[in-house]
Amino acid sequence: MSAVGGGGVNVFRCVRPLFNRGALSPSLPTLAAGCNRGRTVRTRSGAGKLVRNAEDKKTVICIEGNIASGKTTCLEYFSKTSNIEVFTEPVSKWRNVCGHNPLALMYQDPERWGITLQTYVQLTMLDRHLSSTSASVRMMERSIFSAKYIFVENLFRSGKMPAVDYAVLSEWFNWIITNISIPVDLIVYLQTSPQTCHERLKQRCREEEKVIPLEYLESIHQLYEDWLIKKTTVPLPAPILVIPADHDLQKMLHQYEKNRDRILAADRL
Ligand SMILES: Nc1ncnc2c1ncn2[C@@H]1O[C@H](COP(=O)(O)OP(=O)(O)O)[C@@H](O)[C@H]1O
Ligand SMILES: O=c1ccn([C@H]2C[C@H](O)[C@@H](COP(=O)(O)O)O2)c(=O)[nH]1
Repeated sequence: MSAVGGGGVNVFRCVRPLFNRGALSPSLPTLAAGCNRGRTVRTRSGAGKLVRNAEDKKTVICIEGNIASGKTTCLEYFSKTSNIEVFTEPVSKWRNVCGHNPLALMYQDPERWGITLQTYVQLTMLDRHLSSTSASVRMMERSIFSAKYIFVENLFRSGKMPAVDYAVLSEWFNWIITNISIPVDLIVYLQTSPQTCHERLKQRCREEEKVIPLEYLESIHQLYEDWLIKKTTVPLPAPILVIPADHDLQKMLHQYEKNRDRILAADRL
């Protein structure tokens, strides 16, 4: 599918036949992707995951945070470092898939279009995780994990995603993380107040997001805090580095510089 390509040729090493399980099992573990670097994770059936030969050895850092918390700005800063390749969220694809704008549709009518957007987000984020890079460090904006644990969860919990849509997306997600190796070495959490994000969101002025109220950012914030700080929801796919991110731009750039070594040593954590 050309819309999600662009990351180079994906060469898999298949450590077991891909489709040998038969019907999708509802008993698949909710989160099998623990810190799985350097070894082949075994599924319940005793077979391994699909792994990418060289790519699985790269250091992977995911920058997480609320909408307009400053993730893209952070990535931009690190993009100037040699040996780091940054992968921004594929928002342009979410705004234009064959002339359709699922991001706008979701904000207009989440009950109808939430599943459409999140299915496409899941596909494009998986594509991001699997894309090739010649750099030794891959720095990504968000992850397939936050798409599910934050955005899908938020739609469902707020009553804006029907249970059947949530069930289908969850089965897709569980299949992916059970069968495909998605290594992450470090999650950098840009921790902001929802108010700060609301201000920055208004300043950024993305057309689709003009309808976002403060309460929406508060819900996303709560889910991030429960996942990454309180650790009360689902297991973490990697260690966490928290960077307070309410500060002005200059101070944030200073914070990134101060944390550079800790971030780039992610594979040794
Ligand atoms: N530390 C900061 N202080 C003030 N404005 C910021 C800061 N960091 C980013 N911005 C601005 O806030 C908006 C959102 O930032 P962005 O990096 O796009 O966030 P995200 O990628 O998390 O959605 C942009 O207009 C950006 O220029
Ligand atoms: O799984 C997802 C991921 C993101 N979104 C929305 C939230 C924002 O409106 C845009 C991009 O987010 P940024 O934080 O500005 O990068 O996409 C979503 O609905 N579902």
